[in-house]
Amino acid sequence: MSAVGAAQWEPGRLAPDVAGRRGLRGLWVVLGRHRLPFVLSAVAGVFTRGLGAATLVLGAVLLGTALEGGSGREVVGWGVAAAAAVLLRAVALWLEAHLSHELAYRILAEVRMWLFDAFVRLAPGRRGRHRSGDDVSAAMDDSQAMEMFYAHSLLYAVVAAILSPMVVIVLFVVDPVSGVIVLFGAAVAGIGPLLLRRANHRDGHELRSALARLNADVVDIVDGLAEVTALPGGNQLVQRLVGSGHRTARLQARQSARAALEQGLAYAASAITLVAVVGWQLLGRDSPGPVAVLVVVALTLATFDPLHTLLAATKVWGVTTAAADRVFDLLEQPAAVPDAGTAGRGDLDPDRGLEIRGVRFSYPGSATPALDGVDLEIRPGETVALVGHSGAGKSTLAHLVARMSDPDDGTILVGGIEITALAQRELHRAVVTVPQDVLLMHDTLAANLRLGRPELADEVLADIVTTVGLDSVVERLPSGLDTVVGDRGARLSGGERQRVALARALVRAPAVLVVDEGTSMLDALSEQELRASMAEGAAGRATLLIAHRLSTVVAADRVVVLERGRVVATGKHPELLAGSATYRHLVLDQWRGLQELLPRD
Ligand SMILES: Nc1ncnc2c1ncn2[C@@H]1O[C@H](COP(=O)(O)OP(=O)(O)OP(=O)(O)O)[C@@H](O)[C@H]1O
Repeated sequence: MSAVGAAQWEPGRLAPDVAGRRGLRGLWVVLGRHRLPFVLSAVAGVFTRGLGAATLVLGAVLLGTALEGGSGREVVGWGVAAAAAVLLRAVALWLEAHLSHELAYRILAEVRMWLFDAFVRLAPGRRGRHRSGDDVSAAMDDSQAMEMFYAHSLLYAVVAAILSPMVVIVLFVVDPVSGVIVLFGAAVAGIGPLLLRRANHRDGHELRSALARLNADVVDIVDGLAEVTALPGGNQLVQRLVGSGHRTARLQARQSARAALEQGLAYAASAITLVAVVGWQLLGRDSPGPVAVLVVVALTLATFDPLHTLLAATKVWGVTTAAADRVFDLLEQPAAVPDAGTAGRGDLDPDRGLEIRGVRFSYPGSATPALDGVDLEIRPGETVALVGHSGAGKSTLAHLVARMSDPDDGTILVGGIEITALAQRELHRAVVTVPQDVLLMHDTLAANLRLGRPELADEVLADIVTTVGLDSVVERLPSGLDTVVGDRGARLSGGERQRVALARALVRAPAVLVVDEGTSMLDALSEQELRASMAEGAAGRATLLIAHRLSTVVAADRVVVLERGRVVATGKHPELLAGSATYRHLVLDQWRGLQELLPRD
């Protein structure tokens, strides 16, 4: 297996230090420990272009010798030498392409791992601040654009920097005047990219941003395809996509026009140089023979060949560096919650569940706190239902317990250990959230259930499947647990997906289970099923249930009422009905909602 395929993801250990380094400097840092393979591919590249130049010169000598009436032996000799150069060049070209692409794809695989690592590290606190399409763009398009740099641009730059001066030196030896003409022509050819380098840089950055926005718009639309198609014709989302597409096309056209100008200038410079060199050979020099003329022409072409290849690669230099900068920006972003803890699962006290002490939290830019001094304790085996009006802070508390953000004030302990003292990996084992919208992979049901614990024994998995009432679903599926559930679990109903979410959480046997019952779960599990599943699932662990239905609330061991970020009442359902006005309102609101569904008479 190649090294590209064998790479292993080691969270947090891979990314190079690109602090403050952007553009070419950052790309150079990434090359890091791959410098030897790069040098090897550059050597192969010099041989490829060098043998190309040799082929041209040998061809010129062959033709010149034939024109000068050289002997058959001489002509055949030069012919054999030219053919050998062609063959050797083919081998060198293969080697160069193989080495440079192997290197580029290896770096690409690494960059993607660093990015995925960054996504994982940055996931907490990232909600609502980034568009997923932008991340997709960084992981796929931006990193892919970097491949161009390592497989082509950098290599061509190095080869041109080594080979073109070497050929010019040979030309100086053969005919100094032609050497001067070619040197001048090469300098003129390089003026275009030099003068337009700021435009190249600006176009590249604008184009990459536009492409990322287009990508994000496409992801938005594909994600919400069902809603988009149901919207009246010409809806704004599609309109926005069309707008992004046009803007991108305009920028691409501008970039192509600039690149065409650079290349046009370079080709004009090389053509004029060639004419000047030939003119000098025929008119200025004292009757040089055909061999001398053709060799000088061949050397002139050989000087410009690597330069043209380099120009073709550097015309997208701006886009490449812009793409790399977007990747580096992501790699450099600090995590919202630092992963500095060292405590593990073994340090947790099994007799202590979840303890929330004096927690305050405000969202950035928000004037009022979402949580304003919350105290709450849930013992192992206990289920606490958190209720409150919309915006009371229930989901925020769940986010803090899962350490998606850190509180501004106060502490949260799991098993007697502050969650900031737990290593993130351990925390994710100890606290598991059942989200409202579960992410299902296009894989078998069993693989989806085992996501957090691939090694889980079949019998334990079967027990959990029964606990959450998925057994009847498994029986109905054509291949049982081995049935592929489709894209995002398309083969399952919303309710079945919710059960998978609950089962997946139980598979991980967490110390703290946070269930966001949400509105999507309302119809997902029937009342008794939910109660039974929750009761079995809650055994031995602290369960925080963000409750929306009365039945779950009634079944909970304790109900905590949240209002404007504060706990305003705690107790069992009957006590709260008698003692908490907020709770009574919540119950009455739900009751009125139900009443409206009944016939009036
Ligand atoms: N990402 C965010 N950025 C800024 N403010 C937010 C964010 N998420 C929530 N809020 C605000 O924080 C407060 C608490 O919101 P939260 O989502 O915790 O309420 P909730 O009780 O879960 O509501 P619901 O029952 O409607 O889900 C609200 O005022 C809300 O507008």
